[in-house]
Amino acid sequence: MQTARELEVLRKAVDALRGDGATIALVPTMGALHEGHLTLMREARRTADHVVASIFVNPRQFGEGEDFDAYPRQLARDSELLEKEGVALLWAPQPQEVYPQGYATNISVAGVSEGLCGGDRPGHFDGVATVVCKLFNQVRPDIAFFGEKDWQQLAVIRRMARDLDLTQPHVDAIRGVPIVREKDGLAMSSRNAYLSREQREQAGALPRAMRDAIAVLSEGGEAERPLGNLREVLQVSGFDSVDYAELRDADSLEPLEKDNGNARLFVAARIGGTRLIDNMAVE
Ligand SMILES: Nc1ncnc2c1ncn2[C@@H]1O[C@H](COP(=O)(O)OP(=O)(O)OP(=O)(O)O)[C@@H](O)[C@H]1O
Ligand SMILES: CC(C)(CO)[C@@H](O)C(=O)[O-]
Ligand code: BAL
Repeated sequence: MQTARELEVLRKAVDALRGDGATIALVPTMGALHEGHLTLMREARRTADHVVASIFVNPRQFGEGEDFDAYPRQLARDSELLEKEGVALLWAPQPQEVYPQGYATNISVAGVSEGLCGGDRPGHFDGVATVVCKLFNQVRPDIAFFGEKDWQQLAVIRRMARDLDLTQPHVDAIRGVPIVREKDGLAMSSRNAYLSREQREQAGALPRAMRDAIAVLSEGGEAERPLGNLREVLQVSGFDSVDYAELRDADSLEPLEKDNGNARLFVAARIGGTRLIDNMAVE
């Protein structure tokens, strides 16, 4: 596996992979790789001739007081994992390769960026959209893979890709991959590493409480009571606060008062200083 840290090196390496028309899949990450990320790499390998993975802890998507400095960085270990997965090229840009001196452009996707994580983390999805647009322009992939753990992020990227013609029309180029979970149901996340042993045990209450709420929601009643119960369960299970617990349409992300046949439950909750997110279909 080749590693590129400068844009010039990346461009040459991508051209060499592309050759006479091989297809390229991009898997953007912020590193500290776990089985969730590796599942994205495997899906990408199954779909395209070559996989380019990126690792970049993007400062523009972290708000003031968030964990940009603390975010785990382990490039050597991540490189080994990617190599084992058959990734052809790792794009691990120096910050100035993404945001050179005088950088001044921001991409903002209206609608789907609003509410949920966009409400709690102002500017977060502008930072995500901006860096993902840059990564697309740098790598020029045919197809890209993102996890459904960050469902709203996936919706933002799909909207942006359509609006800015980042991918070929009529191609399902932005692929979502189902959430990979730990044995107790907790969604894998690089931020799970912040949890103490006790907090990690308590965190298992999040997917359990969501499943319980979904069992009630799928009967078609109003969401208010099951969502209220979910908040209470999380609080007695050791969570410090619930940022949101909402029922939304899975595609438009419009808020719902009850299941509409395409509903998804979205939760963000804090345990200690760690913010965990999850989402599940109401089926
Ligand atoms: N458990 C998971 N299942 C499926 N995809 C995942 C999972 N965790 C992360 N991903 C996906 O991997 C990609 C890179 O995510 P990222 O590097 O931010 O990791 P993360 O574990 O989500 O970290 P964070 O703690 O920042 O949320 C994103 O598309 C994300 O949705
Ligand atoms: C898509 C992404 C790599 C952009 O920095 C990030 O938001 C992530 O890891 O989900
Ligand atoms: N996986 C989403 C990236 C973030 O929380 O900043």
